[in-house]
Amino acid sequence: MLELSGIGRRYRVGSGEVTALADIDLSFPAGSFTTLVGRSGCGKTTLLRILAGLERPSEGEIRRGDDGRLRTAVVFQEARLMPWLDVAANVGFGLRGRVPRTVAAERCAAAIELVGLSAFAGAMPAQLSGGMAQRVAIARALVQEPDLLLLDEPFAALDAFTRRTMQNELVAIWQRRRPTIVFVTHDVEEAVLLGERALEMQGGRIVGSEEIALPYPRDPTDPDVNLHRRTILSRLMKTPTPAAA
Ligand SMILES: Nc1ncnc2c1ncn2[C@@H]1O[C@H](COP(=O)(O)OP(=O)(O)OP(=O)(O)O)[C@@H](O)[C@H]1O
Repeated sequence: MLELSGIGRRYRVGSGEVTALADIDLSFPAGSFTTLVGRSGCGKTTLLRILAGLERPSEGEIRRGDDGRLRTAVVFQEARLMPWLDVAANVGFGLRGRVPRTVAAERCAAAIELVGLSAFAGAMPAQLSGGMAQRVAIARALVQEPDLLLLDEPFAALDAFTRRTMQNELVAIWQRRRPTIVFVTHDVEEAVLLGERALEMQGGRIVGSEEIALPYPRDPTDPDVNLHRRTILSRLMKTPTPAAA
């Protein structure tokens, strides 16, 4: 449903050039959950932005769905809520003028319920904790009923307890709605807990792919989780960083 072939992305920086991505060939089957893991600066966000259609590659081709259209929603590290609107209005903002008001209200209520915030639909962003704000951001993405849900380190700023809860909630939402998910993280454990497949990135390239066929919800203390974590980590630590062009 989503295919990349020969994707590269270069940026002009001063008089030189930075290669953010090179030789990316990937396919993401409909309904799959893929994590993208690698250290800071390896190109994860650039790849996600290309998948989202927010950025054009310097070379290569991207196929987004059979008709070239794929309903896509993105969740960033910060919730980016509008402080002057309450939770329900933030969630429904993108539907304004696109669907009838009653349909929008129903979809908003369902998305807010899915992230467990029904009691806070009338709350203002300043009244929410970081985890709650991030739940609103996820509801705002889900209300679009996306075929493709892209998440860029959405839980990185949360404490460990909230992060675990949110990870489990995301998996439960995925199992109910089955969007195709691509989830960026620099945390190898998180990549293993969430993904059916973890793609390892380094220096703008995919340097490994780990299939993780463990049942959900996954337990970080499960020895099989640890085994996958160690396999990915050892590959990422061993692979020399390809030189940027
Ligand atoms: N707009 C830009 N202009 C110039 N260089 C850029 C731009 N965007 C990204 N880069 C460069 O491309 C490389 C990959 O950046 P990217 O943000 O994709 O990495 P990342 O893996 O998401 O990092 P992090 O985990 O820190 O967010 C980096 O060397 C970065 O400096």
